Parts: sequence; C-alpha cells; structure tokens
Amino acid sequence: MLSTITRNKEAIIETVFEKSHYCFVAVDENGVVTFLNDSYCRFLEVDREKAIGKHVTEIIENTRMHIVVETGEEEIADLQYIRGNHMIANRIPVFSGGKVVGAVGTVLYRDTKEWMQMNTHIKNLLLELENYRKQLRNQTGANYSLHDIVGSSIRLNEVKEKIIKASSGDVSILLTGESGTGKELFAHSIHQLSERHNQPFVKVNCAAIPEHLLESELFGYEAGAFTGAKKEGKMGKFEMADGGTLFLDEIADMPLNAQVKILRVLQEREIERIGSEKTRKVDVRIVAATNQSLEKLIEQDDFRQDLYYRINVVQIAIPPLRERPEDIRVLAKYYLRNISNRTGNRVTDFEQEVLDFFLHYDWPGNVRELENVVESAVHLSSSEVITVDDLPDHMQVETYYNYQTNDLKDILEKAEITAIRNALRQTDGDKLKAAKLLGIGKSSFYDKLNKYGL
Ligand SMILES: Nc1ncnc2c1ncn2[C@@H]1O[C@H](COP(=O)(O)OP(=O)(O)OP(=O)(O)O)[C@@H](O)[C@H]1O
Repeated sequence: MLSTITRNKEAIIETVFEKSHYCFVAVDENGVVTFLNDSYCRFLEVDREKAIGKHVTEIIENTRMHIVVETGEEEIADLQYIRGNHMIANRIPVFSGGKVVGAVGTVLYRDTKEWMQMNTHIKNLLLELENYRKQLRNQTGANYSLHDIVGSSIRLNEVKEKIIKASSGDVSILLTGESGTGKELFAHSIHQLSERHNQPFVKVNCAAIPEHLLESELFGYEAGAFTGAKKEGKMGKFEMADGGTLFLDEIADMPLNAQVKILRVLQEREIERIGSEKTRKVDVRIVAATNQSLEKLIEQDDFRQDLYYRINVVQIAIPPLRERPEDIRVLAKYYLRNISNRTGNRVTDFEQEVLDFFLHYDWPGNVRELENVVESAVHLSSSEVITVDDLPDHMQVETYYNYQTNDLKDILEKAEITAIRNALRQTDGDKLKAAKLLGIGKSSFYDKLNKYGL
C-alpha cells in the first residue's frame, strides 16, 4: 500500500486535491495562498492565478488560516460564514522540522450547486419552523418558560419552586422585584405551567399606555363610542385574555380611576365596553408585576388597598442579581455565547479580572444591565477574550477602585458614583429629584454625571 502511494504520489495528490469536489486551500507560514483547488476557485469566483501569492484574508472571507499558522493548533468542524452561507471548515497546520511551515484547509460541501440546494432547503425548513413557532406564540402569546430562566443559585431555585407551586392554582400572583430581574419571564412561565397554557396570554404595560387610552385598551369600546374610535369597535385586553392570563406589568403606574374599574371586573367577572350597556362575562387569571412598593403607594393614597388584596393573593419576590452572585458568571457566559452566535463576532471568553469585577459590581439594572454590558463588550472587543478595557466607562472607574488603588481621591470618587447611582435608582432615573435627594444643585449634578460618564 505504502509503496503504491510512494510510486503514485503525484497522481494521488492531484486526485485528492484537484479533482475532488471539496474545496482545498494551502497557505505558507506567512498566511500567503500557495494552492487553491478548482472547486474552491469556482465557489469563491476567483481566478487561481490572481489568488495565489495573495494573503489568504484577501481571498477568503472570515478565514482563520493565517491564525492557525500562528497558533499551530488545528481547528476542526468550525462554522465559517462565506458568501452568504455557513460552511464547515477544517484547518490543519503543516509541521516540518518541528516548525509550522503552513496550513491546509478544507471546506465541506460536495459541489456549489448541491450545497446551495441544501442550504436553500435548510433555510426553508428554518423559515417554516419559525413560522410555526410564531403561530404558536400568536395563539397563546407566552414565549418563555422556566427553562429559559438561566441560573441555579439557591435563591433563584427557591423562586422557581414557588412559581411551580403557585402556577397550577388559579390564584392571582403579584411578582415583585427591581427592574430587570426577570419578572416578565416568570409571568410567561406561570402561564405556561398553568391549566390555561393553551389559552391566550395577554400583556398590558400599565406604564406605557397614556392614561386617556388605558380604559379603552383594557375594556374595549363599541362602534362609534367616541370621535376617533374605530368603526367596528375594539376588543379590550380583558376580553382578549378570556380563558387565559392577563399580565398587568408595572401595575403601580395604573391610574386610580382605572384601578377602580379593574377591581370591579375582578369582583364581578364581567366587563362593559366603553359606550355599551351590555356586560360580557370574562374569565381571566391575573398576574401582576411591580418594581415599586405597593404598600408605600397605599400609604400615600396612590394605590387602592382593595385592589392590592385582590391581586396579591400570592406574592413572589424576585431577588436582585447582587443577592445571587452565583448566577452572574452563568448568565454572563450564556449571553456571551448567544450574542457571539447572533452577531458572528468570535468572542469566546472573559478575562478573569472581568468576572471578578462582575461579582463585586452591584448591578442596579440587574440581568437586563448584564445583558447590555456583555453585548456592548462583544462589539468593542478586539480580541477573542473580553477585557476590562471593553467594559463601559463607569465600570472601568470601579474596577480601578477595586483593584488598583488605595488613593483617597479615587475612593471619594467611587463613593460619589455609588451615591449618584443610588439616588438615580431611588428616583427612577429622574435627574432633578436625584440632585435634590443628594442635596446638590442641578448643574453640579450634571457636571458629575458627565465626569463619570453616568
Ligand atoms: N434568569 C434569566 N435568564 C435569562 N434571561 C433573563 C433572566 N432574567 C432576566 N432575563 C432577561 O433580562 C431582561 C429583563 O427581564 P424582564 O423584562 O423579565 O425584567 P423585569 O423584572 O420584568 O423588568 P421591568 O421591571 O423593568 O419590566 C430580559 O431581556 C430577560 O430576557
């Protein structure tokens, strides 16, 4: 066998590399193309004579052949996006006398036409799948389940257990917790775990709907109920959720007069569209969420106590991220994987200093903030590993404090940043109120925001 190969070496090489349907490329130790077979030339639509002698990055999109030459490490079955398609690439360094002298790469598909057909077929199947998913979502409206909630800290597991226990009963549930802790994900999960999971899940963001439209959004209206109303009338969210779950997000922002009407619907189990005398029976389960203390609002007469009792049969508090540090690393890695896959940026890990900082940071925006920080770092990163330099400016100030200084000025600055952040959190981002709370003037407050990039 070996002697046959030795005797016919050139013919075999010619058959394997040149006549094959696979794409082959070879580069030298500088990443310069030394060989490109016919299949690859056709696929790339390049002229072989022009390609040979050029750096591989000028010829092949998203190539890593030059990197394999540098690292000397093979890369097998790596997904590579070329000419609008995902290909499977193998890259193998070539060693001679213990040194890397080049690399050989293959791209797996049989021929361009066949790959295109298969790719189109897969794309169609994916589109079809997405369509079915959408239809299913449109039918119920609940897109998430407990499986989508990442993290395995004791605190988060306790919440998940409570959710499982409370979901099956038909009781109203109030989800409390800071902004960005995942209350909406839990609301979807409650619906999915309930007997009502085949029925609609309808969300109302009480803070986003202008007060004068809230009633018609919730209860609907009859044809010609008011000027500007749709000719055929409109169904309200309570009716849409009939048989299913109505998720009242940010319920603390519900105006008092709408609160009275909601209470009536929950007591009577019927609604009246605006402009109608007729009542209609509705059967909805209420899940509400708030990041403000309803108890405090009741004391200030901004929330009705009777409605509070109705919606607060079971209360489940979602802990802030800083109180479940075990989840931070898992969530950060989960988002890094997702965002890298989605954007095609090859960023695979965090520097240890970044992970250490994440554990010290107090995450005022919770999981939402973590997701945003990872997303921005992936875009800013110039290597495969996210470093402290890729983090937003205000975080870099804190890492400096945490890791590099005992200097009094730096410590004072850190204290200022923390105080400003806390004030903004307490005032829901209202800068004037935050300045007042801190006892400083408006312009000095704005100066500090600029200084620290907050
Ligand atoms: N445990 C988790 N696993 C995965 N993603 C999460 C988790 N918790 C929150 N998220 C994500 O964080 C973001 C904010 O979550 P969500 O909207 O549910 O928070 P919220 O508590 O309802 O916030 P708000 O009070 O501001 O409405 C979303 O993108 C959500 O998908």
